[in-house]
Amino acid sequence: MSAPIRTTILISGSGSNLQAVIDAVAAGQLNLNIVRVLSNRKDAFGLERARKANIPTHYHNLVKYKKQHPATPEGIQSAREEYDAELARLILADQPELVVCLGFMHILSPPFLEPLEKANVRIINLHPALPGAFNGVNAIQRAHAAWLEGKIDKTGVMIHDVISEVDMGKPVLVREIPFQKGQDEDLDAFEKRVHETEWGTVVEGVGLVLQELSAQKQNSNA
Ligand SMILES: Nc1nc2c(c(=O)[nH]1)N[C@@H](CN(C=O)c1ccc(C(=O)N[C@@H](CCC(=O)O)C(=O)O)cc1)CN2
Ligand SMILES: NCC(=O)N[C@@H]1O[C@H](COP(=O)([O-])[O-])[C@@H](O)[C@H]1O
Repeated sequence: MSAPIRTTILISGSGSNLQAVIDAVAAGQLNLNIVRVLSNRKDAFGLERARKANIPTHYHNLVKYKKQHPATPEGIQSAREEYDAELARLILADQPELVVCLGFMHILSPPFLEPLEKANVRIINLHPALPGAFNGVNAIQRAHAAWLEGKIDKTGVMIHDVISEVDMGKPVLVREIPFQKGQDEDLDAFEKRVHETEWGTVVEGVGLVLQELSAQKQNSNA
């Protein structure tokens, strides 16, 4: 088996998808080494999950940067760009080959994306919607509302490459989730179904990317 792919995981919340990856690695299903879990929220339970798995963690706080700039659109933009540039430096210091966003609730700007592209680091994201359907936040809730209005009969989850345009990167893996005809599925029940789909999709999708990266490494060594 080739050397495990060095991987950094970005989170903001509970970390149930992070846990799915941690468990898959422990079960020998994913040939990766999580070098760090990084959160933009100090209270993210996913940080506790990482600590329990003896994975290095870091909390990167945007507020510190916002306080150094005026609360104007220009000041906020500058704060975000400085935050993103430092985030890139923090991540690159671990020399990852792959960055996986698992509920990372921060839009990444070119000061982050460009240094990682230059370092040939792949960035992927888990998003609880179909390509181009409900980009951004609250996608699960928005899909459920659209179903109640009779606008859609299915949604889904996907793993996709991260580009500057949010949730518009090339899909790596898409899993459709049909709404149950004639059923009155409330939001809580639907969210549970989506999350259960995510846990399997994230392991399968990351596995596909690991295969691509390993093949690229073999070709470059040939
Ligand atoms: N440039 C990109 N950045 C990110 C992507 C992406 O595809 N391109 N994916 C996201 C994850 N994501 C959806 O999957 C997402 C996360 C957060 C937001 C957003 O609007 N964030 C707000 C803050 C919202 C909050 O704090 O609750 C913001 O950053 O101002 C949209 C989409 C990871 N980043
Ligand atoms: N736009 C990004 C987005 O909405 N991501 C979503 O955040 C949740 C994280 O859950 P977790 O912290 O339990 O893994 C997941 O549902 C993921 O799809």
